[in-house]
Amino acid sequence: MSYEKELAAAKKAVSLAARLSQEVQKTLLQSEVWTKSDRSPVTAADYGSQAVVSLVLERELQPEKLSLVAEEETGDLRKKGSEVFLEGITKLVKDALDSEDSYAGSPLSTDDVLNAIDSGKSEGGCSGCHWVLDPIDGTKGFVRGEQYAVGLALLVEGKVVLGVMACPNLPLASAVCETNKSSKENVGCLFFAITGSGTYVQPLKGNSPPQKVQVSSNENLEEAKFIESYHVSIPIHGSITKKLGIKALPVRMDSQAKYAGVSRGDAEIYLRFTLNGYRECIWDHAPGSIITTEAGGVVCDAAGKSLDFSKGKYLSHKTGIIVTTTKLKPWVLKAVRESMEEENLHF
Ligand SMILES: Nc1ncnc2c1ncn2[C@@H]1O[C@H](COP(=O)(O)O)[C@@H](OP(=O)(O)O)[C@H]1O
Ligand SMILES: [Mg+2]
Ligand SMILES: [Mg+2]
Ligand SMILES: [Mg+2]
Repeated sequence: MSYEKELAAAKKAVSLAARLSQEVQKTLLQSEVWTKSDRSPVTAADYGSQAVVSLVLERELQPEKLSLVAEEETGDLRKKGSEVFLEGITKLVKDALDSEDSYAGSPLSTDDVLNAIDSGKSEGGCSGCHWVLDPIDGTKGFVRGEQYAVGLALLVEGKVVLGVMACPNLPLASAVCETNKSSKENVGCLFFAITGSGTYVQPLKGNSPPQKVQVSSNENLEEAKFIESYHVSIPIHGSITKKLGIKALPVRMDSQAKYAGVSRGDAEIYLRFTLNGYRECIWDHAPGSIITTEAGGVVCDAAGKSLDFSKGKYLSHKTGIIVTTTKLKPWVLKAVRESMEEENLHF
């Protein structure tokens, strides 16, 4: 199957959602950052992006019935006192859709927006087709004005077959050599991958054609670069990178832009061990993982096994996630095994 129709719909949805998120980030105030019941942040961009992607996929792929597994829910938006916030989100969604000629002028109510967000309640699983969406991945980075991503993937029979990811603040050149404060002119990437067809990137703005990307061919670990999450320091990462002989300091970055960075050779290794039993959600990995693997990379757990996206909303692996190149995988797995033994951690 070619998935060309699905790819076109996904690119349109993610690009419009990215446009909405950029509008919000320009003027975001701390008072507009809400806190969810798990104490994580959420903004109008998270809700608005989910509504845009849901509406665009539905319109582009009809009459197919959409199954969408997405991060955000409408519980807090339906509470008394949320009316003004919801009106604001509805305006953002309407403006984003109006910017696309084929959608311009369609009416949109607050209920339409709530229903669009609620259509992301699917549980996924091992049979049929399911879209997987993180409307704003790296909300903490988004709030700081730094890296974030809009990530969308398609699961078919439990396997990721397509991924599209917008990284509006990611430099078009390397993410690791330039700082987060790099020129606003040279940022904004749209990555996409279809199973068996490679990974491509194009600028989010303008009409430049997509270019194929490939992971790094570097085998010299002393010169390798390593990326990790921004928000929490994980001690075992230091032990693993020391064993590998990596000299450079880690690059800390929010969101699945880290997967994109490995896919185009900005860095060779992204490690994601978590603290005490945190369960990873599929939307935090499905788009990024196909973008890296189709560029020649490897995504696996600490035992070297591929990630399993077929078990519902959560990944079922027990320990860390390793993202690297095929050439470096044996060395990284060896260092991971030794560090885990030293710290008395088990697969
Ligand atoms: N303490 C924490 N702070 C931020 N994100 C956390 C977190 N614990 C888990 N996460 C998850 O990790 C994702 C961010 O990953 P990263 O660290 O690579 O930026 C978040 O996605 P969202 O920002 O979409 O909620 C969230 O699902
Ligand atoms: Mg996320
Ligand atoms: Mg998110
Ligand atoms: Mg979140």
